[in-house]
Amino acid sequence: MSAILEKFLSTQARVDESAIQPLPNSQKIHVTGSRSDIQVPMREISLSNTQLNNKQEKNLPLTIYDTSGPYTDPKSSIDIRKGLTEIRKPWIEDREDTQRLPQTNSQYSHQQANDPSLDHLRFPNKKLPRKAKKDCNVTQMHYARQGIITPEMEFVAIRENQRLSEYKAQCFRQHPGQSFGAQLPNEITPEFVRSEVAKGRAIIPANINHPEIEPMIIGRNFLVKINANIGNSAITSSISEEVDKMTWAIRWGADTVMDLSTGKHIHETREWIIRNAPVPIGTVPIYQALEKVGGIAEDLTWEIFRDTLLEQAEQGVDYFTIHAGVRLAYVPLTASRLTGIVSRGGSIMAKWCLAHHQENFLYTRFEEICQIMKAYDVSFSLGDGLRPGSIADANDEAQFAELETLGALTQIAWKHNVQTMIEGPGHVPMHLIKENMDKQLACCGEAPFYTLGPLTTDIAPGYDHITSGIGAALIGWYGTAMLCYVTPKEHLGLPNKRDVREGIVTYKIAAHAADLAKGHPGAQIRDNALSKARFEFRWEDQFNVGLDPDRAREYHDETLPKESAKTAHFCSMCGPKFCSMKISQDVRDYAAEKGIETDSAFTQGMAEKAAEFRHQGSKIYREA
Ligand SMILES: C[C@H]1O[C@@H](n2cnc3c(N)ncnc32)[C@H](O)[C@@H]1O
Ligand SMILES: Cc1ncc(COP(=O)(O)O)c(N)n1
Ligand code: MET
Ligand code: SF4
Ligand SMILES: [Zn+2]
Repeated sequence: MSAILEKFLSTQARVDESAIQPLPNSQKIHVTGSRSDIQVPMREISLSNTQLNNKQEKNLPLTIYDTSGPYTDPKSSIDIRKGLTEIRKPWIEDREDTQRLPQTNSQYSHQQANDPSLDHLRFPNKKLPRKAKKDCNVTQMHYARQGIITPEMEFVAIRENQRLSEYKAQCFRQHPGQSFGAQLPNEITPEFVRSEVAKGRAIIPANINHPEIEPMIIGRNFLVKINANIGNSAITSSISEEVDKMTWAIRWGADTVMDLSTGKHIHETREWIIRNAPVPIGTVPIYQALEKVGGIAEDLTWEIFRDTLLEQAEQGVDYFTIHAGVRLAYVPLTASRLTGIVSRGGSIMAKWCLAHHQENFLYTRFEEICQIMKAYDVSFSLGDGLRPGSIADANDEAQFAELETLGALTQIAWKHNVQTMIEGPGHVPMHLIKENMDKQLACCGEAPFYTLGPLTTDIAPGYDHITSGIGAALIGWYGTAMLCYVTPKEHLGLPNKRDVREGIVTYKIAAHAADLAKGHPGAQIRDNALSKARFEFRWEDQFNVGLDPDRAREYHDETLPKESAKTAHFCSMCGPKFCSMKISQDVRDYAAEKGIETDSAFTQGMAEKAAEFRHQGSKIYREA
């Protein structure tokens, strides 16, 4: 393990080649906002023509949401050692409510910066942190409540629309959805974004020290988002592996990434990740605080924790998981559980509370934490420290007691205009999932819900991306704003790059299935485009419109690798004579030849059959 760690050298850090490969038939486009520096990235997939008997019909390119940042833009040159362009810098500076600090406020950051033994690991292009000017509140919620539409808000409005108005001209089919009370306007305006942020129904995680991000929004009335967890552990992984996981995660579609490192060089690893991340980064600061006290929960203090908050806020972490709902009185409620407290943060705080027989300091110091959050615009992700870790423990008293407390804390955070979302379970059987969403909406004033899965059964270690993808799709449909992925390695080990991809694609499926079921305007455009390509045997288009073009192509080519198979009217599943889509097309051709519309051909056929049936005495079974 340490052999791998030693291999990392700042001077030799390189971008992962696999993260900068162009996506097939895709082009990075930017939609410009009201000012020229609002450049909202999207991916445009071009499609081939439909071959009709003697002419060709054009298929318009497809615009899709793009989380991959400049990595997939051939026009940008990536230098991991420099970090990404600070696109938000002018927006932050124009507000004139922040200042550069002469040095960091965190003692720990100061120590790390002056430790020569870390020179070879350190991110080379480090800048001084920014902080709110005295008595200023720099949160997006604060601006929103003052009626200000920030460039960040306008950016997310354009981003959420995905150029839908341009597709409206074409008629596309979409089923009406069942949104369970979510309000999904046909067009997202910057004013709608502002009002949702003002009401606390959505958050735009955007630390003033993370000017590199392309802003995104998390809320029930927007597209469902997904988060990917990465980070090292004491057992395995290095700085470069974690940076590679981040760039890999956004390539496949992670909307935010959490760095959950608990191993060596947490501070340095995070710096490399943030400086190169175009998506918001979340952390659980108590993990690093625990590292600082040698892993002994009882030795945690408010002072060490506070310094860790400053350290991470000044590095640019966009949201903090804070397990402030694990109150001393709730710990005994977990005694009869099958799997106790499975949340890392939750178990650490429970141990501290019991050892000192004192109320959780994250709870008692909550307003002091808010003061720090609003000076950098770090959003809260109020931790579900008492989430169920097994089907047996789902929806129990401990879990819902904590949820009530998270609701009360949300009100305090909102009093300080600190953006807040709520973390949710966990392990929950399907029929108990809806109660989680309903209770969260009721307790937490419609603050966005952010759930881990939930895993709908415990019996499939090795496949928990699937056990949880099922729960994620359901809870996303009911109104969860962001789905935290679970990889196939859950309960078994630290995920590697392969697991990250598997987890993300699984969660992209869950999130999109939820968008479709909610009736999100335009959600069906991509499904329609893929199905049309499939029906017309435009194999390349079928691969490219999908969430994982590489795998689709690989699977197809496993049996029919020849170029000629890319126009064949069958695949190896049914073969040429049994391909139903081919036969169905023959039916249409036949009808066209006979000069009858397909619909009426069917109707006519049905009428003839029906008459015959009646003639035979309307018996279902005819005597032999
Ligand atoms: C809360 C969730 O976070 C995941 N988790 C915890 N640490 C890491 C890490 N270093 N990398 C990826 N996932 C992690 C756990 O699998 C749990 O499901
Ligand atoms: C949705 C969700 N819930 C919880 C955590 C934190 O992990 P833990 O609670 O185990 O410290 C997380 N990262 N995401
Ligand atoms: N699988 C556990 C859960 O369901 C987490 C284990 S790692 C902290 O929350
Ligand atoms: S995932 Fe592994 S280390 Fe984490 S709680 Fe479960 S058994 Fe413990
Ligand atoms: Zn679990």
